[in-house]
Amino acid sequence: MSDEPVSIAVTGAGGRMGREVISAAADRDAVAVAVAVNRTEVDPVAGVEVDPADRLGELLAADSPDVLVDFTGPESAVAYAEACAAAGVPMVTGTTGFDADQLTRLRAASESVPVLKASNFARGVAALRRAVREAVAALPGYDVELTETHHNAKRDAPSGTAKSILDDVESVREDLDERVHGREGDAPRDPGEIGVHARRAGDVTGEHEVLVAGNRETLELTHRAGDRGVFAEGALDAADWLAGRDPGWYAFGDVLDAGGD
Ligand SMILES: NC(=O)C1=CN([C@@H]2O[C@H](COP(=O)(O)OP(=O)(O)OC[C@H]3O[C@@H](n4cnc5c(N)ncnc54)[C@H](OP(=O)(O)O)[C@@H]3O)[C@@H](O)[C@H]2O)C=CC1
Ligand SMILES: O=C(O)C1=N[C@H](C(=O)O)C[C@H](O)C1
Repeated sequence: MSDEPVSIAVTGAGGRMGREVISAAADRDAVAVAVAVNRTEVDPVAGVEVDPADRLGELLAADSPDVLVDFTGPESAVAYAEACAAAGVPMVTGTTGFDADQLTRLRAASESVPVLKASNFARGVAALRRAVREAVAALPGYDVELTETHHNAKRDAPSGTAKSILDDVESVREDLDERVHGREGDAPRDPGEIGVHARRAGDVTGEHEVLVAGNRETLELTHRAGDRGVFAEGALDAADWLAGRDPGWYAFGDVLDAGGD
């Protein structure tokens, strides 16, 4: 193992998460920010100069960072993944809201370089997902409803984490296969429904609650992120783990299973 810090490129450096990643990297001796780009012009972030995003390919070729860390938007994340594939740079992305075509393009990039995608880099969410799978499997016939709450500037709904949890629920309860997004009017509940509720308000960092109810009892499993540093720390752990790996498609669970090293 080399003692050299892992050098990272940060896309969306002027965004909420990009800023958080750069700040978290500044607190780690083992990580150095080699490249930072943003689509629109921004002032330096935590002392790091931010270049225009259209220079990314050129900067990756010149600086050869060990890993790129991306929190942007789906279309840009795919373009950045293709730039990583061309430059041979591994990519960690926390971006959410990809459609099927964008996911196919992201996976195509992982044939050339390692790509690690996670809808949520909080360790508590990984634990929540395990608990949800166990609880839902243990309570056949119970109703399941999911509520997520985020700040009022979030674009995609439901959240990427909510979609991951819905996949988890469906993987252990085949009878629950109809995602119902909110209800209105005469809307009696079908047994196969999973109700999905997306709330947007104020500056809420991110909350996910799964309600499991039946047989005169209710179980609520909730995760609340206290601040975005939680996500940034997880993304840096993932970047550290991903550097030097073989091309392929990786998840945050791979990092956690390995003990985060
Ligand atoms: N996996 C996880 O743990 C987490 C994931 N997220 C996800 O990360 C993403 C970013 O979130 P957040 O930081 O709050 O968002 P912001 O809107 O604060 O920042 C997004 C950044 O990406 C840039 N960007 C957005 N769209 C494009 C585009 N089409 N092309 C180029 N650049 C673009 C923006 O640049 P500009 O300012 O120039 O527009 C901005 O710098 C979202 O998908 C969110 O869901 C967020 C938190 C945790
Ligand atoms: O946009 C956000 O803020 C967040 N997005 C991720 C998601 O869509 O699940 C993760 C986290 O909840 C914050």
